Amino acid sequence: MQPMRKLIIGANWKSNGTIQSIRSLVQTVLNPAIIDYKNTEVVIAPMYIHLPIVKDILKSDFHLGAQNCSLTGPGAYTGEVAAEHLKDLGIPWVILGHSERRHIYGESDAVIAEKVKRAGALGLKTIICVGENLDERVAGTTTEVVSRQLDAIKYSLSDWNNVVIAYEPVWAIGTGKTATPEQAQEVHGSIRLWIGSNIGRLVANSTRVIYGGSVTDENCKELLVLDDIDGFLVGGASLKPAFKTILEICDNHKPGKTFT
Ligand SMILES: O=C(CO)COP(=O)(O)O
Repeated sequence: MQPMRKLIIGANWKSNGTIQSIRSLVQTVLNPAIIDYKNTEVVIAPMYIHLPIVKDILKSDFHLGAQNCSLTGPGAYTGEVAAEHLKDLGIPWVILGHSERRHIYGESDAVIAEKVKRAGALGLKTIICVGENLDERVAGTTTEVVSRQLDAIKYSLSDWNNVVIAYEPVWAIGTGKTATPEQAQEVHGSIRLWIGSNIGRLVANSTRVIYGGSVTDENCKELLVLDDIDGFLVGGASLKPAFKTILEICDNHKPGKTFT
């Protein structure tokens, strides 16, 4: 049998929730989901301060991730959480380069590359986000923008086994506007091509490329059938009961993709 790319679904809770609401989400939405975790990997990313609370009550089939880490190691860096701290807390995943970090907090390609390097060096698994804004899409420069964002991390990564690329068009995040299947497949295909020519064919075949941007239980199915979509990074819908439906639809729909 051919090796497969295991489906992966991330929940990016962003800066949301109270202790009470996240407990309820875990107990009523996540833990009861009926999915085969051998086929589908699920990464839940709450705020830093909620990580230990979620860790205590989340079924161990799920994985936990942070939404960011510091550009620096531990030390005199007020307010920062370093990759070392995530590792110490037993958090295996971290989301890096999210468009909200890039655009609201001014993280440059170089800053993201350094974070990717630090997290990777400690063996953390990374979900690295790329994506164009509306002006770039309208100007027809989507592929160039995404390639530039990937070029920036090329020398930061030593182990691509620990990497998932999330394509999140900025204009689709939190807007209710999802990329069409054609738009998504085109960019996902170009990301796989980039990996193939810059890293290697085998790595391109095995690396999961997931989509994020207004994913719901209504639209996940039409995106998941696409050749180069290996799962989702879900924002708003991951805070709702609909997330259980998304997990179950995805798990039933496609247990994994065979390498080409
Ligand atoms: O930013 C996202 C996930 O990282 C997507 O957010 P929405 O699903 O709310 O559009």
